[in-house]
Amino acid sequence: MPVIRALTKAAKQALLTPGCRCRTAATSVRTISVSPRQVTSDASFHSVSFSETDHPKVLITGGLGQLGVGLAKILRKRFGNNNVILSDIRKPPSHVFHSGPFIYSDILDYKNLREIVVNNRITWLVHYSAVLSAVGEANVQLAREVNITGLHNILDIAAEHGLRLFVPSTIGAFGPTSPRDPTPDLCVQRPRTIYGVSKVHAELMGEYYHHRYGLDFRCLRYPGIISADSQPGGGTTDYAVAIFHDASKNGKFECNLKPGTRLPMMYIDDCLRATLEVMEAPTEQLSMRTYNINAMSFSPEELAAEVKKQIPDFQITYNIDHIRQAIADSWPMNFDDGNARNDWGWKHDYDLPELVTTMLNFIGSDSRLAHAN
Ligand SMILES: NC(=O)c1ccc[n+]([C@@H]2O[C@H](COP(=O)([O-])OP(=O)(O)OC[C@H]3O[C@@H](n4cnc5c(N)ncnc54)[C@H](O)[C@@H]3O)[C@@H](O)[C@H]2O)c1
Ligand SMILES: C[C@@H](O)[C@H](N)C(=O)O
Repeated sequence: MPVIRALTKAAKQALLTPGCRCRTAATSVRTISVSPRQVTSDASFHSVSFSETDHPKVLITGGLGQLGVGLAKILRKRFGNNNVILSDIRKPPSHVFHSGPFIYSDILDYKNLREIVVNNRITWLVHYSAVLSAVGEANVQLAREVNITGLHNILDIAAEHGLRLFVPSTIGAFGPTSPRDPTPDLCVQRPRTIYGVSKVHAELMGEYYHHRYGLDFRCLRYPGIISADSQPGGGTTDYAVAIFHDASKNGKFECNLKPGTRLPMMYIDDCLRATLEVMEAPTEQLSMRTYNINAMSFSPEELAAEVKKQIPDFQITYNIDHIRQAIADSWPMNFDDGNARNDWGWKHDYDLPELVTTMLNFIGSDSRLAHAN
């Protein structure tokens, strides 16, 4: 009886939801006739029957990168340790393995992914697996496979099982013909990296699945993310993490971008909180499915000046990496995140001075601890 009530409620809701008018006909995403990948008009029933009071059961893909472990930590605090599963194709370090559920998952293996979702009754999927901008330019084939083919698997699984799906996009989804100062949510997007192209593809496919199949797709365009306890995975904004380690250890840093290269940036705590907030936001608050979020914008010389306030002898030199420089020159300098602020109340906590103090304190205390042990 409760199932029938849920289905009736869901059917009514589907008919009333303006973006989902097309749900009246069963539609198959892939062409195989009786395929587990078939997404039917009732694809959203699972998420409708998922009560708001229940904790979601979350799977994070690519969870051993710069962002995944931190996200797992805050989600586990909120939803319980066993309700958040980290996954990756790499072997987890022992502290991660012992901090909560971890599972091997290659996003290119559709069957394995489906098994994990089914066996663990996953309701939210946070899709972090990716090949980032600089590494992507060095290995286009790999970036295409992971960022595009992998995404297709994720979208189909999420639609088939009625999951709420988060896929991060990036400032890299814009290009030289986009307005750069500031860059609004909706404007020309012609990125010149395979990373950027794959992220525009992800935004468009996610939104298409939302309108076509009712997939609860949510996407934030992150700026460059800065973290102390996790290393970035081959991006163009990585200098803004490395500078703190080198400044703290050696008092100097060789930067691979030009002194005046201004890019939008964010401290990791703000980024992870934004991710939780948009995932928890009631559907009615989301006037869009892909939002810019921002905290600050700075150039290497401005960052170095702020570091110098705390380490007066700090020296920065420049040895330009032309591939990274060309990428950075095509990206936004300032990010307009007014829609995120208006729709679901996005507000950052960390500006440049707080970022620098927090990073240097963290890295300083970490290296003091390492010396003491
Ligand atoms: N870190 C940033 O500054 C930033 C900014 C904007 C957007 N993002 C996005 O956020 C997400 C997470 O970023 P990150 O910095 O943690 O990335 P990262 O490069 O540090 O980690 C990516 C992870 O994906 C995993 N991976 C690669 N191929 C895989 C496969 N076939 N199956 C499963 N996992 C695979 C890797 O092992 C790695 O642990 C990415 O989608 C990225 O595009 C990050
Ligand atoms: C900006 C972001 O997507 C990533 N840090 C990169 O530089 O590739």
